[in-house]
Amino acid sequence: MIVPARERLIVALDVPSVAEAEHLVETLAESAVFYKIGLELAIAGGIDFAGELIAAGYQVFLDLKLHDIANTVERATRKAAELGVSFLTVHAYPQTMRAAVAGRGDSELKILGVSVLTSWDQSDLAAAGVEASVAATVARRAAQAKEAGVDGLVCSAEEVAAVRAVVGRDMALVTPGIRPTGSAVGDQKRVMGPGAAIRAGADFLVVGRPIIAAPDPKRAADLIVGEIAAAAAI
Ligand SMILES: O=C(O)c1cc(=O)[nH]c(=O)n1[C@@H]1O[C@H](COP(=O)(O)O)[C@@H](O)[C@H]1O
Repeated sequence: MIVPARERLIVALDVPSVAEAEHLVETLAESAVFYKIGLELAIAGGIDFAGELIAAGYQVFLDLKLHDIANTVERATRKAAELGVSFLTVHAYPQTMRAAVAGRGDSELKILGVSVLTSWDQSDLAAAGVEASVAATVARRAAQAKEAGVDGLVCSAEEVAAVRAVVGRDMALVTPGIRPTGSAVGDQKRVMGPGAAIRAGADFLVVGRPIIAAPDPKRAADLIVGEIAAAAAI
């Protein structure tokens, strides 16, 4: 299935209020059709806003990165499925992923396992007690994600090709840490440009600050979609 370039860009609504999120969605107009609601906006009324976006015809990725006892994850996932969002994130630990898959049931919701955060490098993993390399940890979690039956994985574009080899074509690979030429890296540590990420095999790109903080967010989004389209056509 060929997905149009615009539908492969997920804009992270990392803003402090629903009013600012509404303004951003209005500003981007037809340039973006898929939005991510993360922790900041969710706490500020973003769960209800997800319903408004869905009613207006947008796709919504609810990025709550769930990780809790299995019963809690399963029940929370069931509630997320009722909202009609397209994607929900959980941390890619086997018990957590299995619980989310049970909660999703046969609904349309797709569960994404977050492998190793793109703001982490080897030293962050080591500080958390993981001695394996970033690549080995992502590969291990990819295999566990496939085993648990989740629908996709969040990883950096650097690992996409290796993850694809582990999970095959059917799982969606979603890559944050996208930095078009010239945009600030900020706290991200494993980054790639939009075109390169698509060529590496990413299905969806998650982009926040390079769009939100741009002087002209709509133009920034259009340039990224243009890069996706050019890379996908190769
Ligand atoms: O799950 C995510 O979306 C996520 C996982 C990850 O490993 N790294 C990561 O940056 N994200 C999210 O992707 C977005 C990236 O934002 P920018 O760095 O501003 O483009 C943020 O909303 C993060 O919460």
